[in-house]
Amino acid sequence: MSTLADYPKIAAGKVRELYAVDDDHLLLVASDRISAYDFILDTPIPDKGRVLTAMSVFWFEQLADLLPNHLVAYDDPRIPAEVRGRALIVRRLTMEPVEAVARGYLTGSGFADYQRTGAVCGVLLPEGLPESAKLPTPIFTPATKAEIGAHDENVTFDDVAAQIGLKQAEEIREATLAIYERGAQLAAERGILLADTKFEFGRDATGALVLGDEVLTPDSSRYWPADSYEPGRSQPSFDKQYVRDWLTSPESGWDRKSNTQPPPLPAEVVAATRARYVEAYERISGRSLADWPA
Ligand SMILES: Nc1ncnc(-c2cnn(Cc3cccc(F)c3)c2)c1Cl
Repeated sequence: MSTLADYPKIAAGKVRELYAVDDDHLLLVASDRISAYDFILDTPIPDKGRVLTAMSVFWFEQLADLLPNHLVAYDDPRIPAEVRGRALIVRRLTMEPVEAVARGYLTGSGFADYQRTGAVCGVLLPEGLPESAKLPTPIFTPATKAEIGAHDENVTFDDVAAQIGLKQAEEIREATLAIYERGAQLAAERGILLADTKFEFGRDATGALVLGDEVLTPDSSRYWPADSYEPGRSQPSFDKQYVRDWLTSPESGWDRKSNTQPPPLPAEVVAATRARYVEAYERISGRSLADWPA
């Protein structure tokens, strides 16, 4: 059995790492770390990495009729025991330099851009839309990958076409919107609104477009509980709201405007947050987390 030390680390995100397994395969590891207000919190959420990995695998399976993906294995001797259940063997792709974002609702940087310009990534929207409004139709709102710690920069479709080619950009827009529609439909049937999501695509040796990275997870998407949806205000996050509420409550002693590291989370906030991740996975997939490798 391999150990993580056998594999060179080739990339690290806030809550994930990427290792080289061999010339053609990578190990994509999801940690139990959680970020809030642009900080990586000191307190991990047990099973968060496992839930998000199981969720990506569920979606790769659901979306396989739409386009190929990079998943090779999720229960494999090449996966070290210490990360089993929260790591995937994926095939090495040539990644497209685009954060492929689909938005079905107006929130976050999309709402901010809309308030300033009436458009998001060059896509003109009807006037007078409130925060969290459901858009008439989902829109493709790409971004360029930012340096570590900075936010991605929203760009237009034409910017993407200029960077990677018109045909390639169209292919990514079509795939992004098709996957979002499928994901949003399935999630909505299970009481969860997928407000927006971010994909990363790559190309294999034949030039085929392949869905990479993580897919439709609560870290790459905004998951909102459908039963509390109300346009005109920001929506509670399905998975992160307990953390946000505690951190911004007097009990935490933390001042969000202080730009200081948030304090450790109390056990009950950790437990409630873990339960929300498990609930999101089990409701969406119809599967039990207990059946997922640990
Ligand atoms: N199949 C692939 N082939 C080649 N490259 C990638 C790739 C590169 N970067 N990323 C984003 C990322 C994912 C996790 C942890 C990080 F640190 C960074 C993904 C993939 Cl998924």
